[in-house]
Amino acid sequence: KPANYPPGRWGLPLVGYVPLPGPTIQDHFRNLHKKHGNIYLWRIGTQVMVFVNDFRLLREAFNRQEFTERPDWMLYKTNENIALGVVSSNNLIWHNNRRFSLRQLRDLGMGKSKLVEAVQTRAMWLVDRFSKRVGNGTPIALPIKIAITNVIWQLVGGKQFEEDDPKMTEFDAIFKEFLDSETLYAIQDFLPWVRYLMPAFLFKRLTKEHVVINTLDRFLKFFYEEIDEHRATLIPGEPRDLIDGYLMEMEGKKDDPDTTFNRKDLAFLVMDLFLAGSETTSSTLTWMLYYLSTNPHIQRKLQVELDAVIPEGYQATLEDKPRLPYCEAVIHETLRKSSLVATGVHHVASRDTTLGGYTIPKGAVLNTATLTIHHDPRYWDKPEEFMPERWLDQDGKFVSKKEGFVPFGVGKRQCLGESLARMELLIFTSTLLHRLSFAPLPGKTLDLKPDPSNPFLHLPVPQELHVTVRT
Ligand code: HEM
Repeated sequence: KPANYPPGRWGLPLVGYVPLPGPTIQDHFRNLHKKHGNIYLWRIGTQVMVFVNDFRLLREAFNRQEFTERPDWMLYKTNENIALGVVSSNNLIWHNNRRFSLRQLRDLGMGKSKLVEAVQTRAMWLVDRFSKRVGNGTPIALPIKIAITNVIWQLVGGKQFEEDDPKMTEFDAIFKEFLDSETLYAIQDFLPWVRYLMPAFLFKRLTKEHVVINTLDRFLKFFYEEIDEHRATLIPGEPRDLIDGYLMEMEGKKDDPDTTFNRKDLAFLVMDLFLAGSETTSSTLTWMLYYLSTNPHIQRKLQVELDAVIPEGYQATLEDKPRLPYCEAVIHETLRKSSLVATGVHHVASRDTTLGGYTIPKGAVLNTATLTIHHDPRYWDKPEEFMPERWLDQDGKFVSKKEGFVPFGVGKRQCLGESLARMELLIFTSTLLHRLSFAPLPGKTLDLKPDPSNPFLHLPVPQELHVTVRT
């Protein structure tokens, strides 16, 4: 390992450091953090992965231009020459799409907008859906996912789908296939030399290229249909949703030779919003119901607050937020404890530079050690405990703690859907807990460990809860 690189695991040329079977990836992260502190590296295949475990160092890095880009990986480009959309793109495409999407979210999600209404409607739909199975075990994760996916449909396409609509079922199936096929696809980024050991067709089969391309095509077809339908019915100057907004932007810039706005990029942007905005928000809500089920006293305290603030038959809106400090505390504690995006989203060093006194070579990939930071006793008292009280001051007022809290990332690439996610979490949490109570099934213990199949996303294991209607 070259001198002055961060400490850590360098391993062998081409393969990097391959861990022995046994400990989980989380055990590895914990041990590396213990041994090396704020910053360490782990070479995986040919990629130098740097993990940042310190809040200030992370904030400093991700506010710097040279750590703003995503890696030039096939995983991000998915068979395009250049990454489109917003999650994976860089430079002008990223800049334009990020600015455009933030503006859309602001304009479409304010006050008594259709988006807020859609969230309220979907929250009531969930109450109804969960109430029907009272007394039996109620599966939690899937209905939440359907509700949240519909919120994104409202944002991008101005519509919502019923649960049994074949389009919704197909969409969900493509979504799952796409996510499942990505791990093997990443071989070409981490072990690129493997392609020289076998015929091209075998390599493509190994990396599941055909599956990725096929699911991507089906996904894009879905969005192209939507885009073309919008195009045919668009009334200039009266955007109904994000797709309309983009089409207007595209039309306005059509004579600009440098424009980045085009139909294909829009399809990728829409796909990004679904990929980034549905699993994240729905899994956070699922985690919350698990935590509240295993902590009935916290659930009760939340319900006492909701009963005092929200009149019967009403739903909370963003204006009620200052009067719901405990609800806010439960949401923040869920975001901390679950640490859903456990190692963040990759940022690449676009030039040789330094961080925390170490050399960071061009091409090294920085990872946010969200899980480690969220459980670091430097920032959190009794980090293993689910303790909403840590977010309240002596007068019971909500205190927004920034140091050591990174569920949405930090810096120039910070989650652009954060305001939407926060609005959804407030309305869904308050509506659900105002009307329903949740508990583990009688005689059963909830599994609060993340699904082991994906070490980088802390997803809740789908389980049933016992739901009762509050009277
Ligand atoms: C609880 C819910 C959510 C969590 C925990 C979450 C978390 C994150 C994180 C950790 C990142 C990476 C930041 C980085 O690169 O350092 C991110 C990026 C992003 N998120 Fe979210 N997110 C959530 C909800 C949403 C929603 C609702 C949307 C939109 C509908 C969304 C859209 C995005 C996009 C587009 C990016 C990429 C931003 C960029 O590259 O500039 N997210 N999110």
